[in-house]
Amino acid sequence: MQYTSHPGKRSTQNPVDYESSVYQKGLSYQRPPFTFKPLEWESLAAERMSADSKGYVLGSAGTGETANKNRAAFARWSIIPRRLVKTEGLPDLSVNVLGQKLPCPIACAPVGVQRIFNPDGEMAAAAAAAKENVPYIMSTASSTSIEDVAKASGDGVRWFQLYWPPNEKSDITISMLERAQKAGFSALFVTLDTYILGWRPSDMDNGYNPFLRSDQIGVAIGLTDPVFRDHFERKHGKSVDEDMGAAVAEWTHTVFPGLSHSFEDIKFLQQHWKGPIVLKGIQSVEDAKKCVEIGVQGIVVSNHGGRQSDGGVSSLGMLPRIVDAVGDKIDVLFDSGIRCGADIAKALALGAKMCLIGRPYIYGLALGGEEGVSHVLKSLLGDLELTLHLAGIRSSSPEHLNRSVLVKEDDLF
Ligand SMILES: Cc1cc2nc3c(=O)[nH]c(=O)nc-3n(C[C@H](O)[C@H](O)[C@H](O)COP(=O)(O)O)c2cc1C
Ligand SMILES: O=C(O)C(=O)c1ccccc1
Repeated sequence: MQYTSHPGKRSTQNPVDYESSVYQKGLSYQRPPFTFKPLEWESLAAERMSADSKGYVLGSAGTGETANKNRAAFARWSIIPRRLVKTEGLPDLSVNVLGQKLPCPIACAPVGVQRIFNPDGEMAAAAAAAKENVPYIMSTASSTSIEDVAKASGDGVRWFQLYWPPNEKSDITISMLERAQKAGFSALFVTLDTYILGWRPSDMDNGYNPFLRSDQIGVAIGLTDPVFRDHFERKHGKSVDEDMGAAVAEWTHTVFPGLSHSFEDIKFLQQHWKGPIVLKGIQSVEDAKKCVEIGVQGIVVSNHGGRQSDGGVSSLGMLPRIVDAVGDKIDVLFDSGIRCGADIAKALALGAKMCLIGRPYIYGLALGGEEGVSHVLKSLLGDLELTLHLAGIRSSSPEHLNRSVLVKEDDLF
């Protein structure tokens, strides 16, 4: 499969398929739905949102130090371009990840409650991701059911992210996993850093929790889950539909129980999920090694975009150490702070197999629904493609894109 910004041939006769390239579309004055400037998406989207939604997506934990460090870390690495590298076409962006060859090295990170940004929410985002050949990771906190997101994603690659109920509610976990497998979600991402929401001053100032809105956004998976509905009825003596407020509170408590699981508990998921399991939220070398020991297929080096803990280390800062410790034994994926093509190039050069895009595609969703998400994904991939091409880097595989293309800016002075 080819990335759709450059569909069709990348032959040696016609190395740059200008006709269909994102780059050329930018130059040919066809108006994009909104700007190609990646650092302007946030402020443009913010203008369109309610104060609550804006605080929710832009906000971070505490003083924002972790989120700021995530961004600052990218500027500490620089790409050294090489010249007269005889190229035979645009760089090949395909990657091998989780046992699969995929056309490009990014995925849509799991993001909950997407209907607060656009009425079509996850349906629009999943459809755009499929169209752009980008895997879509569906959040447990989605505002649409598993089955409906699967429909919107069609034959696109889709993965399921779990917010994990406590062990005493394991039948609810099994039910979610079975539904996701049946609906064609082929890998399981287990988020480890959010068994309770972080200290988020913007949301607290707004008195805002997306789950506690009157329109029940973010609880669709629970409200449509037969096992959860049974549980509720047994416990409360009435149905979910008879007491929506109590059902929402019960589901929130089920998926954000406030207490963590253990490495030992992962076995349970391995017994009930057929396919790759990826643990999201790893920030230490020690934890990465334990992930290898327990036999999961991948990890996401992530600090949840700085939304969970303040004063944390930058996600990119930890990436090389984690890759050095486990990169040859497990797939290391990365997120937190990626905003442009060069950021993706740097994370891949430091050893990530794939990058998850968080806030940027949500800004696209807020600015233009499905078309807006497509625009953001295409822009990031077009930007990545040219960034590699102009640095003389032939592909996004480790053979060509590795630490030899980077230098630490601080070391130069
Ligand atoms: C509004 C919002 C909601 C999120 N919801 C989830 C979620 O439901 N599950 C999850 O694992 N991560 C969630 N995340 C974290 C992302 O998956 C990802 O780790 C993070 O956004 C990456 O950082 P970035 O936004 O700087 O790219 C959320 C992030 C945002 C901004
Ligand atoms: O806000 C988040 O980061 C997150 O993971 C989440 C939690 C609950 C509902 C929606 C998203």
